[in-house]
Amino acid sequence: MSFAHFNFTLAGNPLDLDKIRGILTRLEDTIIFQLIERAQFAHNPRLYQRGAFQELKDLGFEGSMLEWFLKETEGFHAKARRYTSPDEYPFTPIEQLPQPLLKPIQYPQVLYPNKVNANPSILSFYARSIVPRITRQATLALATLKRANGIVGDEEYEDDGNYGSAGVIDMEVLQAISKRVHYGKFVSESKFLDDPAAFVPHILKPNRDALAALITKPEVERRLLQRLRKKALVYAQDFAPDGEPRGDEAKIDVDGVVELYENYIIPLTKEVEVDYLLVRLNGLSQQEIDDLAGKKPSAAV
Ligand SMILES: C=C(O[C@@H]1C=C(C(=O)O)C=C[C@H]1O)C(=O)O
Repeated sequence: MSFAHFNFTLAGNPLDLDKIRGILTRLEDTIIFQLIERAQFAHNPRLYQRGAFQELKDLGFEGSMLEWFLKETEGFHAKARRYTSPDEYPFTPIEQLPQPLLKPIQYPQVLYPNKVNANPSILSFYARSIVPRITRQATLALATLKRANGIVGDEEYEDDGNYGSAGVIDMEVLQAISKRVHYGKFVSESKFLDDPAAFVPHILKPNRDALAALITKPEVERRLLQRLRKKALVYAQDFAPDGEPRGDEAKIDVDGVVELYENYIIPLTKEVEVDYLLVRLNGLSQQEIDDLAGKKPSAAV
């Protein structure tokens, strides 16, 4: 097995919690910048409505335009051997994707075998709640422009026809959010191995609340939301040709970015952490479980 293929950011100890948190922090930048890109286009709700395009129905495809984008794109990426690593999950059901052209890479098994996949929830909240919120400025500007050209009523709003550009950016945002949420598994494995005895009783007698309390770090979340707001304010600035900030309207709804994390990404990440823990003992012998239950924690994290 060649480590050359493994994610360098996790080289060394892939369960080092500080390193994993560093990856989550870096993904904040990707998500904010992609949301800034998406905010340039109107809501374009037809992108997310199943059955909205006769052309797709004529192809026998019943999903939304975005789901079609995902299926076609993820299908090509799957041939290029994507979705064989433990940190990337397609939105298209894996059984609908082609086999890799290249033989799969044998990644080191860092995570315990699991089928935890939050992508259906991510796709749903993104289309229903995030896109309308972050495209609001562009949607209102479009309506004003359409009214000035005599287009009034429902035709004024929401659709600038840029389905391709908006859909490609949507896929980038979705992939980044999916990676971020599913990194919760690495976080969970790290916390579990650090103090298995604390977790085992609440896995053997499933207790989601107790497991959630064990993995929740309020101070980490507080600092994250504080950092996120500052990042979004800086990244959303417009700059004059000489590089001076213009100080005019932000390119993104900063509150919307913070609420995306507070109301969706963080809660979903913690659900993934708990779902992962609930299957963490599956298939282990009684002796293995007893050893874990009796194992004392290493130095405090
Ligand atoms: C990801 C972690 O686990 C939980 C989830 C967090 C998040 O989604 O940002 C932050 C802290 C914890 O409540 C962590 O401990 O870093």
